[in-house]
Amino acid sequence: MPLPSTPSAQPRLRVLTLNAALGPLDYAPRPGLDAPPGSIVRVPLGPREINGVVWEADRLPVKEVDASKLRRINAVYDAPPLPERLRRLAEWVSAYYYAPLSSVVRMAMPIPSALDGARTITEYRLTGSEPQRLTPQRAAALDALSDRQGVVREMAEWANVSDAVIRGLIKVGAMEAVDAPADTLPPRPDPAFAPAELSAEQTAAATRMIAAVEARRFAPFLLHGVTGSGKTETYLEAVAKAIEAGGQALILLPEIALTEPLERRIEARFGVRPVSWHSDLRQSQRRAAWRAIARGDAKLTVGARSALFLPYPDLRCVVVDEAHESSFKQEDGVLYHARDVAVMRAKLERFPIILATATPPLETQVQAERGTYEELVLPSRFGGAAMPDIRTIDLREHQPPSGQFLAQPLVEAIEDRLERGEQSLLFLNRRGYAPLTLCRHCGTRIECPNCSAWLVEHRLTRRLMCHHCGLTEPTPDACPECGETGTLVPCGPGVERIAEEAQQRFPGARLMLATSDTIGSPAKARALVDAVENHEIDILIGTQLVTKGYHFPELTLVGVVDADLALKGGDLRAGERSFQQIVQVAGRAGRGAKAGEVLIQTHQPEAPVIDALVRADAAGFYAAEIEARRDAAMPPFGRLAAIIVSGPDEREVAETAAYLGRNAPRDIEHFSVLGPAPAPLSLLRGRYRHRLLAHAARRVDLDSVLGNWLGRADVPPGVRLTVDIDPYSFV
Ligand SMILES: Nc1ncnc2c1ncn2[C@@H]1O[C@H](COP(=O)(O)OP(=O)(O)OP(=O)(O)O)[C@@H](O)[C@H]1O
Ligand SMILES: [Zn+2]
Repeated sequence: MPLPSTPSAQPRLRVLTLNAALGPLDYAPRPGLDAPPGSIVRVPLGPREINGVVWEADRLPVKEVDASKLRRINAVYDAPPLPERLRRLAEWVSAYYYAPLSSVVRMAMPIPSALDGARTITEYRLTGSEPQRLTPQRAAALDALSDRQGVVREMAEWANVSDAVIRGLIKVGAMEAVDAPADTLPPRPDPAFAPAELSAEQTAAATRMIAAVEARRFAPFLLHGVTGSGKTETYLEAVAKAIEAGGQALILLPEIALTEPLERRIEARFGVRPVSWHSDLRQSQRRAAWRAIARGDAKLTVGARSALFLPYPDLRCVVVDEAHESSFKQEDGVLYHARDVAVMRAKLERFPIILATATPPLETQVQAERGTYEELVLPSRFGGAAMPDIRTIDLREHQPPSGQFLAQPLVEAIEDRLERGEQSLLFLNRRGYAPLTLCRHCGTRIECPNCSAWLVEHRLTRRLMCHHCGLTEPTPDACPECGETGTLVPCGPGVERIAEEAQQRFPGARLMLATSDTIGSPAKARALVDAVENHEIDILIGTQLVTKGYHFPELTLVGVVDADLALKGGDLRAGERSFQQIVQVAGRAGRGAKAGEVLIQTHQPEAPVIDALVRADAAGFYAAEIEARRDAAMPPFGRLAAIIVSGPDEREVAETAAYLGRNAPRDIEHFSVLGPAPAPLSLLRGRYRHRLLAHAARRVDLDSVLGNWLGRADVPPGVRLTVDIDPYSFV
């Protein structure tokens, strides 16, 4: 609610500083320096200088300082102003997710060095003269770098030698410096390079999306195609149209490991790779990517959720691929959901948004059924491949021997594949070797000192690791409690343990482990894809990382090692999540000419989720889940907001939580608060945690209710309040 601002004679600029504690401040313009709203500026603050963004004064109320006291802005950066519609999006995100506007705006400009404007970078290339002393390393470098140019670090990486080798080559004159512009233009994708010949089903879906791109209207689509139906080829036609029209397109992926397979397909379709945006980029690459995006030169960007907030001036189409993935929900900093923000960005900037998935998020399915989103269905696999056959293995009947986890029918099915020269995939969503290490002598379970969680044994690195705070320590020989040696035993399986068992049971088989520990970068994902495609691998063992996106035609068997794991979560989405996860991993089987088979190990074959999977009854499963959510007024039929109170002092945290509970609004219709209670993860990174959960009908103005309640709360300095709107995590 903008306050009436008193008209003042002196012109002033309202600047949103990028520091949540400071908020907006007023400055005087600098004569001759044009700084319209959106401009990224440097302003003085005391003896320091900070960055900020010029904002519309009437949208950011402050207590006005007398004009005579205003200091001047120092400079305007040589970067395009943040577009108006992006500023409106940032305001929406800030209000909806109850987050400081400056924190949201920071996500649009995450690399300060990119603001510095066009600069040149000193790069190096070969001169052609051979050094007198030619060590094997130098020879290798000369060989590898014949047609390359780059900074020292990059050259060293390409040649696989140390920086010192490159510097040596420069010193002896085998390499020379060249000034390269820092703003290299990304190669332009060619929409006519190699269009796919779409099936009739694909054509029908693509036609709808293309029309919306052409009309430049807001149009939310649910592209709902079974695994292997060719959703990618289909949405790429809408992307092609956006590029052809001169605009920009963005494809969001849930994780970095998926960028590689997609970028390859983009290269096949458009002749060049897209601009990528993810955490594995070097600073200089991010800088170049940001500038290319902000100038509108990056026509096609593929990125992780953080790519959504970048200042594209001319978006014409956004795709959220694997739209059901919960990793689109950001769990630290600004707690937003990239899928929902993408829809809002599409609405504000008027372009079509495509949510592509084989297993729609329930919220999206409901929107489709209401007709708010247009559902485009691809009901069968591309090229006539059949859907895999799904069966359960009842672990109560087929119990694996103690210390082992693969039941006999699964073992036989794998042997069968090995004989036929086909590939198998074993899926277990648990990194490491064992989730718990127990002392046989004194019964101690090794826990994280900072979190209420067990340490997970990682045998590859011989360390114990906390999956919550990242703490790692060498696996001890002796029990840390009683000091006995040789008494620590691993309990339960992680993927590393499954790999060990598979190696023992199938001695000749070639195995590969795929988890975020082993496939953390696009380069490693590339190696994985190559190894599987070239059939250098017989059995792939992985976490959720391998459940989606990949297309391996020779893979005909999928074994789900423990289907009960996901069901245990017990939260709102446990059923939905296990259904999605198993459909996705099952979808890796039999995508080529050979039929696929899926074996699910479970203790509860009668559980509704498992039953629906076996009967391939997605419609029935969704209908039942939607009904249950409607009955309980749970999202999307009602809204939730989690309030997490945390701090290093347990008593202070508990008292603050109790105080918030006592002061919770009681007289608002269709609004109620559960808790407080200690969080399931009651200690995280050394901070104690209590939770409250607010539940509201959709029509309640949650933003202002929370503002009145929490905004006025008296919170001790050591205690932090985190508000998680539409939460996905309940720990
Ligand atoms: N029109 C087409 N022409 C040629 N090949 C196609 C076409 N459509 C799809 N394909 C191929 O069919 C295979 C399956 O398609 P794709 O991987 O896009 O399916 P998907 O729907 O994204 O599956 P998933 O949800 O399981 O990732 C891929 O190898 C893809 O290249
Ligand atoms: Zn920890």
